[in-house]
Amino acid sequence: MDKHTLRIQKTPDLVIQALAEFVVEEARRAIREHGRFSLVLSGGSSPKKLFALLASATYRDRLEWDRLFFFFGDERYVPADHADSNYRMARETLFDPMKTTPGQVFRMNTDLSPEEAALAYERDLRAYFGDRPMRFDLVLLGLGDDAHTASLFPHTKVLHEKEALVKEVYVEKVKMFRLTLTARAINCATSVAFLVFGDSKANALYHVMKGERNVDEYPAQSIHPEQGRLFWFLDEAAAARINA
Ligand SMILES: O=C1O[C@H](COP(=O)(O)O)[C@@H](O)[C@H](O)[C@H]1O
Repeated sequence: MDKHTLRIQKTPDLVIQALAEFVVEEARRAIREHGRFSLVLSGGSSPKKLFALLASATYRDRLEWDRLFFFFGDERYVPADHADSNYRMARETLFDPMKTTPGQVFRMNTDLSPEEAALAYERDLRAYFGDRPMRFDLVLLGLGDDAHTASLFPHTKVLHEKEALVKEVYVEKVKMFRLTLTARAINCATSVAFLVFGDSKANALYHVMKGERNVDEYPAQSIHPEQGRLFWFLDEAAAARINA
């Protein structure tokens, strides 16, 4: 695996705290350098506590919220108020408590067809970056126990997408369409941080980091920021096999 930084903590709560600190540092650096912070949120269950922590009394005053812009690494193709929606999770834990304005949040629009939604999100990204380089300040990612990240699932066509920044993909395993940033879009970021905890992730993590290179089998291997930095925030249970 390419150069990366490992941040391993004893428990999931300590990992989440370490990542919250990292988000604050990255936000301050980006705002100092170019006045705003573009943050790509991951979905699933792992980041829920992170978002709640960022919106808590401990962290809310440490971030300049009106300079933050939120994007999504992937979305389940369900309505925005559906229990499985990544947007809904972020809205409930982060956007509503922090009273972010609609202009700060870029959601993948699942009211459109999957193909149209992917194209529309790509247009949104290009409009947001305008003449500046297409480069998120920080992309947060999770890791599935099958080594998927964002909605880059094993043996799907999107793993070989070289042009688009956003794609729709039908994922047989979960029997639904997903919308996802492509590896190309993620790899342009200044920083990418995986949040992975729990022993159910230990095997996947081992294969992604130490296994033979096989992006079709272990999609998270496709993440290697070209000019940016890659961080892994892990608990000891997830890191058990890579440390053995
Ligand atoms: O389906 C998804 O899964 C991954 C991992 O989620 P977790 O619940 O195991 O943490 C997540 O990164 C992705 O955004 C999500 O849509």
